[in-house]
Amino acid sequence: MEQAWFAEGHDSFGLMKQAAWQMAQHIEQLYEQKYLKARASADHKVYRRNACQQRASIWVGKGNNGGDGWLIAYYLQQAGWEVKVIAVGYAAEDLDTDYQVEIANKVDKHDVLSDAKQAQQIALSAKVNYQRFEDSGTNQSELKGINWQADIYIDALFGIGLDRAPEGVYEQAISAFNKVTQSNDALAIAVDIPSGLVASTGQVFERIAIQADVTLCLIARKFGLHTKDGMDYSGSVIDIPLIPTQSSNSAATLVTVAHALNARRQNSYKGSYGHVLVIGGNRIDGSQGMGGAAILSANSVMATGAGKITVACHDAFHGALLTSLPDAMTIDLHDKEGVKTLIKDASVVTIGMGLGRDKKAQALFISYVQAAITEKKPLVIDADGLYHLASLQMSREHPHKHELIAQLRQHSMDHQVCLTPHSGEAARLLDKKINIVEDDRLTAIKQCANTYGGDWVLKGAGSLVLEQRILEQKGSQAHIYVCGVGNAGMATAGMGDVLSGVIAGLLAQKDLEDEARCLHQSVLLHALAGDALVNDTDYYQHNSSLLIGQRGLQAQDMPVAIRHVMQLITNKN
Ligand SMILES: NC(=O)C1=CN([C@@H]2O[C@H](COP(=O)(O)OP(=O)(O)OC[C@H]3O[C@@H](n4cnc5c(N)ncnc54)[C@H](OP(=O)(O)O)[C@@H]3O)[C@@H](O)[C@H]2O)[C@H](O)CC1
Ligand SMILES: [K+]
Repeated sequence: MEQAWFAEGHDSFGLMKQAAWQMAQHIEQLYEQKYLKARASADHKVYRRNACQQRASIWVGKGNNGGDGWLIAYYLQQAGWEVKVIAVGYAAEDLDTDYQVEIANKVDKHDVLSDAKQAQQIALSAKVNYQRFEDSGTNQSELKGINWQADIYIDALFGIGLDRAPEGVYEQAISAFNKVTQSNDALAIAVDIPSGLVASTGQVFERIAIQADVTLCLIARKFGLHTKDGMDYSGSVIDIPLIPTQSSNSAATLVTVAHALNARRQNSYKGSYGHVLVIGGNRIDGSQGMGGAAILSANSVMATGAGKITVACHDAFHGALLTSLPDAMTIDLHDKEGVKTLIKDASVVTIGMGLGRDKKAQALFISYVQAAITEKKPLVIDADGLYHLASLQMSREHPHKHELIAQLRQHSMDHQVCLTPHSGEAARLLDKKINIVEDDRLTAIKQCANTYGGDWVLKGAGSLVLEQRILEQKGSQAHIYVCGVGNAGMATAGMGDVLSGVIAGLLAQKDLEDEARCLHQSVLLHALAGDALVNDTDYYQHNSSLLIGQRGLQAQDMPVAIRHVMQLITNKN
């Protein structure tokens, strides 16, 4: 987007100045929020002393992210701040003003100094204080200059140009920055993205990255702020758009707001809201079984408002299921003909939660999925269903390999097929190591869709959703969403089963608009329900009986929160 802007004839150094000036304004506001208001009420004298002594320590690298940093230092100094630039990776001569002027004069008339160099020169000409951060070996406590205590620490070491693990002096600088901000309880603000975090993937090389309280994100949200480690390092994100941007250029769309649900028609009955068939909850001979997976899934199907549900699970669990969900009808998972008849009647089939992984379970999976395809039903495939799909894909000799996967692909062209792996399951589906998937989740979800067809969720922090849009002309177009809500309390057993239930439950309700039944809406609703259980904000209009907190949140707590969020987003008419 930046390059397109420059190609239209806009000045790149002008943009850098604009970026830095706007960031300086935000920094002043953030300072006020953190220090002045709190101290003004606690101690008037402290308030006054600090109000005239704002101090910022700005850590700059040698690229344009560092250029932003030099200019921020310049603008804050202009505004009366005491500033110190910590220059990382700079040789002494890089900072020698006379020497730099000499070089600048030698530069060919047609050549221009880089933006970062110009920024540095502006700051040095304004006599901004600076200090080189030198390689100290392993003893960071001896580093000079960084002990200068500031109210705000700014990370302008690396932005989107980071392409390898920070080593040596850079690694030391990041670790020293984190230490000094944490021990001073000072505000850590990252320019564009916390240094060490990869903008396109959210990966942290070698576990070292700036731990920011706030990230001032320039031009467009970086994908890496929202998936993998991104949320753990970036703190709250403030957008500084700078230039008009086109979302059609984005790798993904960040979603945080659910599509409104229409109210139900008075003149309706249970058949108006669909019949979901849940197939799972098996008990393999000699094992304790996995009835809970199907039970949790079934409960959330009904919490989203589906009209009817049948659960095909092992008979051993029928009693437990009916105790928790008397609304359900049941059938034995192994009653092949009975289940196939029900597939005909169902509006959506969801399969895999606790289905089991042995050969018998695989045979059930193949036969039920094929029946659903023959009957042209929307399908949700989760957990052990994904396991079988991966086994078929990997197996060289299985007679159903090409058949089932090809049929599924074909089916997904005209009917909704939703597949919902976490990283481990995606790794197996792609026959890759889990860290390969984790390190580039965006690529992984695209590869899943290319291999198997259908719509996908790649679960985890910042769940990704890929939806295939069937186009008027031949073919389809994939669109990717990043779920910007949800919390770590949801990292517990059974949450995935709940999600598969939400997906099936919404798909079944044909009275809802397509936008309210699509996969990213289900993922969002599930995450918002998780947040409603831990978040005490106005948005959720509590009902404090709903609050649980992250630690101890269980999948079985979700249905009540799902209903609460559905109420919040339903149009009243
Ligand atoms: N007008 C503008 O130019 C604007 C720029 N903005 C800001 O610019 C950054 C992106 O700047 P860029 O220079 O492309 O990249 P970085 O500053 O992030 O990184 C600079 C170089 O650092 C090297 N590098 C990468 N990884 C490492 C590492 N682990 N250790 C050491 N060095 C590393 C790499 O160069 P090499 O030649 O050494 O490979 C990088 O190129 C953007 O994020 C904004 O903050 C604003 O958008 C305003 C307009
Ligand atoms: K940065």
